[in-house]
Amino acid sequence: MKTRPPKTGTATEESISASEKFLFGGPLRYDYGFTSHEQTMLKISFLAVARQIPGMLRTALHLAWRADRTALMVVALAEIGRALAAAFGLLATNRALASLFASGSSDQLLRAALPAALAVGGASALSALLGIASSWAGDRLEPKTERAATVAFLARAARVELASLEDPDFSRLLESARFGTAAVRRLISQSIAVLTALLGLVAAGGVLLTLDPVLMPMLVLIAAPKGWGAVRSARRRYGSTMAWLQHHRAAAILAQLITQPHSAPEVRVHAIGPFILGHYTAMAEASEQEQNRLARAVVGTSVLASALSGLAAAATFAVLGWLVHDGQMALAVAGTAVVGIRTGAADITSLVNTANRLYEEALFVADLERLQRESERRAIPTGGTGLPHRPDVITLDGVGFTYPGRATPALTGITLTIPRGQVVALVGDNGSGKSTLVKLLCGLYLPDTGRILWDGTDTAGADRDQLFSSVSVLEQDFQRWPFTLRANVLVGRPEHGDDPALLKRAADYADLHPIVEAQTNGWDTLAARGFQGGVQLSGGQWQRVGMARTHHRATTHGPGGRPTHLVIADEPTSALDAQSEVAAFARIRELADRGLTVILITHRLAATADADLIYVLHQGRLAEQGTHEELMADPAGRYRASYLLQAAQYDTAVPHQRGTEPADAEFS
Ligand SMILES: Nc1ncnc2c1ncn2[C@@H]1O[C@H](COP(=O)(O)OP(=O)(O)OP(=O)(O)O)[C@@H](O)[C@H]1O
Repeated sequence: MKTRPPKTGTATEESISASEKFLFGGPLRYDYGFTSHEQTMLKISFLAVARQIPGMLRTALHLAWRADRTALMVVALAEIGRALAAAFGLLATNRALASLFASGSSDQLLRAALPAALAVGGASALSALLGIASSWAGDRLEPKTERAATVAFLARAARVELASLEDPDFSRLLESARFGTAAVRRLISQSIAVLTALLGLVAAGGVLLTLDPVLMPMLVLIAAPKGWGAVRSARRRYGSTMAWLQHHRAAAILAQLITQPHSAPEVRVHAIGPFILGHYTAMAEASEQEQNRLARAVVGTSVLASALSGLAAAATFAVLGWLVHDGQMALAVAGTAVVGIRTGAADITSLVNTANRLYEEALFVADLERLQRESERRAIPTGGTGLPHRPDVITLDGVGFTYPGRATPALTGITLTIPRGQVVALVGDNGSGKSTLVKLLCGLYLPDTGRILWDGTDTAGADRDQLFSSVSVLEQDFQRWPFTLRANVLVGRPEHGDDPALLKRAADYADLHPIVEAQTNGWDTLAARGFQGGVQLSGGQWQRVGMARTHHRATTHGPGGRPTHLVIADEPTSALDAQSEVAAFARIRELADRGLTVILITHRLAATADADLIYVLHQGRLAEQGTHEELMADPAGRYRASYLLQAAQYDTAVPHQRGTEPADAEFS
């Protein structure tokens, strides 16, 4: 298994290893939002980065200002104070050196230099104290800024229309912006570092300028090679990481495949372990070679940068020596210049490094800001027309809907009525549009054509929060929250909190007590495998938890005393045993008897026989409607054909009725 290491820095087709090619057909390419930034740092010059520093600092300032103004002010004042202390320290150094290099006895010279020396010590002590204050305030600011950004991000994401979440461009942006919240925190720390270096540089440069204008170019001359070396090495490291990122991911996948339970049987029985291990080793060796190459290159750059900087320093000191010798510069000024040039050069190197990192973080923060703008544009509107609490009838009038990016509509021209207090069954083949129809009823999507009316009020312009509050949904693949059993039921109406009476009522309804009592921790059992003390419930047990949750919502009032009007049960019994299923359908009927309107989606037509009204969908259109008896009376009907087919599977007494079923009757 020979592997060829990539040449360097760039991810090209030739740079992949033989193992990657064989196992994955090339480098693994993830298509997440954040991958769009992976090459950006390599394509942009440092000057372009530098030009964006003011904008990046402005963003950081804005975020920090909103999170904690006091902490921000402390950081800003402390950093300005540190720069002033540094400048003052340099000037005091100059004064001390001037006193030392004057004529007189050592005693006199030392005494004369003492105040300035004390000032140097005072400046450096003040700088240290301000440094502590700045880092304390920075530590306070960073988590606050991250929290503020995360909360704003999550609040906006939770209000976005469902259709937007299914838009691939928006979900890529969402994925990328998720990294932006942590990047916000780093943006703050990098901004403080940039600010520190910038102010330090201004202080050192300012003092050098006042001492002698010729010192400024000298500072630049010494710092430039170091800065160049820092940028070059950072970019090399970055390029190498990016070029090898897919390789690392591939190796991580291999390591995971060897250890995860799912692949364990084949790994053992088919002896795939040594095969994967061989490829893993080959890929790890290739990666090591790259790391060695990178280390050599970085050392090479550092040596060159240090040599050039050393030469520049030697030249600078020679010039300083000549100026002193020629009487054009006082010895004390030359001494201060050496100190100032050294601190200034360190500030330039640090500025270059931190500016690079700041830019990287800013890319993700920019995504976060873009997401915020997009989320606002795509948000579910607040407010709107009021909806009646319990409408006598919900009417769908020519409703059509096409999912974003789909060529064919999921629903076309649906016109039907849903009277209050009835069980209305929706039946039809897989993909005929039943779940889409209930999503429109809940207000998760808005119809592209036609209207949905609650006693004449169009839900398109209605207050969507009122609509949501009036609906209780038990979806086919309802959410199995990784919470306790108690929370899994009460989350049906979170605003009612932890009410034991309501919990008991919901559990009674769904016959959940035997399941809860069988758990060691009862209601406090964590329904999530993989967590300590967490349990895995069976599909049927979960379905009862879901029914209890739905009942809790259906029988409690929402904000403003709004009652639940519509209960939607989408395949609510698919995982229940026969006995539980019969009981569950009886309980669903009970809800309608209490005045709630129930929409029941099921493929089990024995259950729909009991519904007050049945709508049959076919390829997104309403194909048949009526009561069970009416539909069974149509000899060519789809419903009748499917019902008889299902009945025949259970009851041999029902003969197969040749020629009465349509050829493509599928929803059995
Ligand atoms: N989120 C989605 N994005 C794009 N297309 C979708 C989406 N959900 C459903 N569809 C498509 O819309 C059509 C109707 O699907 P829907 O889920 O409403 O059918 P259904 O009658 O509920 O099916 P089933 O009985 O299998 O649950 C199908 O062609 C399906 O592929």
